[in-house]
Amino acid sequence: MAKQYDVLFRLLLLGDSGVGKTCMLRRFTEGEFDPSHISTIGVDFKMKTIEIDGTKVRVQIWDTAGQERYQTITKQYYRRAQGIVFVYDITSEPSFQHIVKWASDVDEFAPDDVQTILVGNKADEETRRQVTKAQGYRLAENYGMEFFETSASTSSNICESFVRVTELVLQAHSRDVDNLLGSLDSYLDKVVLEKEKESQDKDAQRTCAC
Ligand SMILES: Nc1nc2c(ncn2[C@@H]2O[C@H](COP(=O)(O)OP(=O)(O)OP(=O)(O)O)[C@@H](O)[C@H]2O)c(=O)[nH]1
Repeated sequence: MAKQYDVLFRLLLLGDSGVGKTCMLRRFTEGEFDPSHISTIGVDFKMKTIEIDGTKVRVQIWDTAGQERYQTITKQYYRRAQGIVFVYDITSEPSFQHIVKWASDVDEFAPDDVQTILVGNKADEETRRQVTKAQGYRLAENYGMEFFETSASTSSNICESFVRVTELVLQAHSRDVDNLLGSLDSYLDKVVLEKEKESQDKDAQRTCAC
């Protein structure tokens, strides 16, 4: 079957347990929000195809467990990522403070050219806010990252942030997109291929360009 995309990238969601990584991913890939919190075990992933300047980009987005006990497993996925979304919860000061730790892990384990953005999720919870927008911008600026406040609940800025990190990855790899595609394809393991097949039909109907 002919490929339905031009290039494939791997993105990773990182942040403390409960900040809303799974909900953000579900909102982006399925357009749904489930208020229950079932902690991710290890890692999971979903896929979506988006079109950027005429290029069909398939993004494989890995959702990692925020819980400390899974970190040996999740760190193994850092080196495979081209883009990383750091997520904190605007109603949780500790989750914001911990971004420094997540960023330091990425420094240690991810490729040097990995593209990153910072996201403050649960922006709909204004009355429970503990982290100001200005603090978010400042931290992002310190790391040279772009910053978004999102809400998986209302969908605000969800698509925009995933598309932006994908654009950054595409820009960073614009010269070697063909090589990258080849090496990534050969890297896909059995589980990924099976899941890829499963979602082909659904995906065809939800190409997103925000
Ligand atoms: N109000 C509000 N609640 C949210 C939002 N996103 C997620 N939540 C809630 O936050 C809780 C945790 O969300 P998850 O997506 O499971 O969190 P996670 O970061 O994937 O957690 P781990 O898998 O343990 O790392 C759930 O009860 C969600 O309903 C949001 O944008 N707004």
